[in-house]
Amino acid sequence: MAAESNSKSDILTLEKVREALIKQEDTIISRLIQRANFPLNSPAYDEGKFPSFPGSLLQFVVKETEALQSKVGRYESPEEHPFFPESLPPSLLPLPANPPVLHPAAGSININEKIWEFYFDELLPLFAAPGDDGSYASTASSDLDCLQAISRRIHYGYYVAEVKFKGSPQDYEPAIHDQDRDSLMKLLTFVDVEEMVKKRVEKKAKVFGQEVSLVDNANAKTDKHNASEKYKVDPSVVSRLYEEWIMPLTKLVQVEYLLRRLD
Ligand SMILES: C=C(O[C@@H]1C=C(C(=O)O)C=C[C@H]1O)C(=O)O
Repeated sequence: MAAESNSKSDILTLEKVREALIKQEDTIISRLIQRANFPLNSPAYDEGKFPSFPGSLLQFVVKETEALQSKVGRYESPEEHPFFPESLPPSLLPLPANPPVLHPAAGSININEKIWEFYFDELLPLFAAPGDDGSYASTASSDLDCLQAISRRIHYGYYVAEVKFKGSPQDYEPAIHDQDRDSLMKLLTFVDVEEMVKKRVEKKAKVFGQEVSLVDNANAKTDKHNASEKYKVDPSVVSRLYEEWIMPLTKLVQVEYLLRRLD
């Protein structure tokens, strides 16, 4: 899971980190497509709807899944954070022997609350159709898959920040000493890279999310009559996900990490 963060520490480069982020786009988009197979299924999110669970069915699935994954070491990777960190069981595996790549500050930066909020309050209604087909367990597992992929991508900002810092410490150190968030944000922002990311994820959403038909002109027909419904997840929603949430929050993680980088 954290292949990028162990034995490769000495060859961690911005190029490699960006490559990892590009691969994660595939995971995120595939999981959104998977979630879009189900309608909204709002009873999965209602607290008290099923008296056998203390909160909502979704919370139950997330907590129980995270407990199991914690036992098998998921949260030993710095970029993996639980959504319910309270009273998680410890890992049953031996700790990795590789030297850490990141400053220990990474361990204290978890912005999953923000991720949970935008995912359920803003993103989900943009790509899940209204309705209820009763498949709440699959829906909740699929939500967790999306949340984990998005969270990992955003917290991967630690590595981005680390390589940027190592690449030009003389630029970052004064801003870190002054605890100057705005300067750090300017230093680590690459507008042209962000534009490319938005375009690429939109294109991937078109490629991954097209209906595959054995009839050659099936897509051409839908093209004319139903352009916005031709893809499994609206590509403009994926681009918006990156523009409004994923990239700003990745940069927030980078700033938070850099602020503590010299502690
Ligand atoms: C991740 C990077 O840092 C910033 C954040 C980006 C992102 O989240 O995709 C893209 C460009 C930068 O503004 C990067 O430079 O690659």
